Amino acid sequence: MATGRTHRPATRSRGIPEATVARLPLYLRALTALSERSVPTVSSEELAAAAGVNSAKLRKDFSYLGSYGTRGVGYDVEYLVYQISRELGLTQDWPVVIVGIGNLGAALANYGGFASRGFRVAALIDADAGMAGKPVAGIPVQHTDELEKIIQDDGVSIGVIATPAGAAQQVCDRLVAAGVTSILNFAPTVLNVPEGVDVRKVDLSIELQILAFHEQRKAGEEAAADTVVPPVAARKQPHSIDQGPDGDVPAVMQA
Ligand SMILES: NC(=O)c1ccc[n+]([C@@H]2O[C@H](COP(=O)([O-])OP(=O)(O)OC[C@H]3O[C@@H](n4cnc5c(N)ncnc54)[C@H](O)[C@@H]3O)[C@@H](O)[C@H]2O)c1
Repeated sequence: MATGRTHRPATRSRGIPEATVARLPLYLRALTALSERSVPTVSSEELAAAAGVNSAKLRKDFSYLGSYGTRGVGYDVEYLVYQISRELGLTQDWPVVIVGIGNLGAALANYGGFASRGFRVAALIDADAGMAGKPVAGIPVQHTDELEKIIQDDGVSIGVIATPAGAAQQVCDRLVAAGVTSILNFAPTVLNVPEGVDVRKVDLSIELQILAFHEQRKAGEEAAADTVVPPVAARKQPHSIDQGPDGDVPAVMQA
């Protein structure tokens, strides 16, 4: 769901392609579910199906980790959980700050999935002075005046932006100037960051727009199947939003 905009090459320095890195959390999620059910081993086919990935791709991905499984037995679930967690840097604690504690920021603060994956919410920050000191998910909200101090004191390198779009760039600039080098941006705007800063963007409305695109296409195909097919020469192109009138990809597909 997240779309990444990073200043890194397609292959990370240790030789793991960016596309493989993006699939590691999917394997980890599937493996964690197996581990919780005390399943000791898993075949590449089973794990690929659980992660929603092609099994040949999975084997190739795991070869970058030096993990090849055992023929006839499969992969050791616990060991793979450890290996992928280590590769993703999840075996250490990552303090995270959330900026903008409105509906979304508060929901994120309350989400238990961060802590269980090694992301500790170090601080909740908001520009509304009236919110300062009020607890959200048991953590008192702090005013944006404190932003730089919090980041430096806690050694925070990951910031989550959940402010209105108009405030996001300014918040981003302050986070980066204070030492944050990775940003998860929920605000519907493109952030400009210097070299070395990674930005991941989450936008549920873009995901819905892509689903709407496919729904429209399915409806178009069904309608076309219901009509009598005219001779080839007389056939009109079915309605498609693959391309605009000038052959441009529509904005929704560029996102
Ligand atoms: N990515 C997604 O899928 C998704 C989903 C929902 C909302 N959003 C976006 O998330 C953002 C927040 O949405 P919301 O519904 O929680 O809004 P909201 O109005 O409830 O909350 C925004 C909060 O940001 C604070 N804020 C404003 N300017 C600030 C600044 N400069 N520094 C720090 N805090 C500041 C406000 O005081 C407020 O508490 C919006 O940009 C919205 O479009 C994204």
